[in-house]
Amino acid sequence: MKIVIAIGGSILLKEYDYQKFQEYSEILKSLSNEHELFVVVGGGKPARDYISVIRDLNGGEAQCDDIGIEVTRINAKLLLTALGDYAYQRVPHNFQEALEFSASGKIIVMGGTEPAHSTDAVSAILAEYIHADKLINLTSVDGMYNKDPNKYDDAELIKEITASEMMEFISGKDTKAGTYEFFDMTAIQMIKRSSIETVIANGYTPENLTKVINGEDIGTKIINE
Ligand SMILES: Nc1ncnc2c1ncn2[C@@H]1O[C@H](COP(=O)(O)OP(=O)(O)O)[C@@H](O)[C@H]1O
Ligand SMILES: O=c1ccn([C@@H]2O[C@H](COP(=O)(O)OP(=O)(O)O)[C@@H](O)[C@H]2O)c(=O)[nH]1
Repeated sequence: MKIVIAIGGSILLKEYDYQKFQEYSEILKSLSNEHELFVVVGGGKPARDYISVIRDLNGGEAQCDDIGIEVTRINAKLLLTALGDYAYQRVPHNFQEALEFSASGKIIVMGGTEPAHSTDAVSAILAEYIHADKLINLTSVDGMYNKDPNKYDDAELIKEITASEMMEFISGKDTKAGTYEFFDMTAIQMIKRSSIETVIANGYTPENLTKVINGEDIGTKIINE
C-alpha cells in the first residue's frame, strides 16, 4: 500500500529528546519492507515558541507560518537522521519534489509547504497528489472527540464521522499560525473531494501505526458520505 502518515509535533516533541524519533524510525523501517511510506511531521512546541517570538516582533501571520514551516522541516531532518539509509535524505519542500524523491524507493519525510495551513493539510494534499491508499493522522489523543478531551472529562470518542460533519464541527475554529488545533479545514476539504481513506489515532504509542495499517478498530475513521 501507498500510505501517507502525519505525525503530530505534539507527539514527537512532547519531551525534547530523541526517543519518539527513534521509536518511529524502527516501526517505519519495518513497515517500509511492505509499504510505500510518505511521512509528514508537525512542528510541536518548538514551532509555537518560535511563532510567538516572531509575533512579538510584529511579524505578520504569514511570516509566523513561515517560521512554523522551518521548524517542521528541522523535525523532518531529525526523523531522517533516525531513519538513515531507509529514507531519502532530503526534505521535499513541495509535492512535486515528494513525488520525484519517491522514485528512490525510500521513505519520504517532509514538513510544511506554504503558509496558511497545518501539516495535517500537507498530509491530505500529499495523499491526493500521490494517490495514496490510506492517510493516517497520528496525534496526541485517541482520535476525534465530540469536544476537546483535554478540557472536558465527559468528552466522547467519535468512531466514525463523514468529512462534511467534520467540516461543520471545525468551522469557526482559529486559523492563526501555530493554532491549527486538531485538524484544519484544508485537510478536510482534500479528504472530502478525493474520498481519501483516513484514520486519526493516538500516535503517542507508535505501535498504533501498525494496528491501523492492519485494520484494527482504533481511533476515528473519516468515512465517505
Ligand atoms: N474535538 C476534539 N477531538 C480531539 N482533540 C481535540 C478536539 N478539540 C481540540 N482538541 C485538541 O487537539 C489537540 C491535538 O491537536 P495538536 O496539538 O495540533 O496535535 P498535533 O500535534 O497532532 O497536530 C489535542 O491535544 C486536543 O487537546
Ligand atoms: O504547510 C504548512 C505547515 C505548517 N505551517 C505552520 O507551522 C505550524 C506548525 O505546524 P503544525 O501546526 O502542523 O504542527 P503540529 O500541530 O503537528 O505541532 C502551523 O501552525 C503553521 O503556522 C504552515 O504555515 N504551513
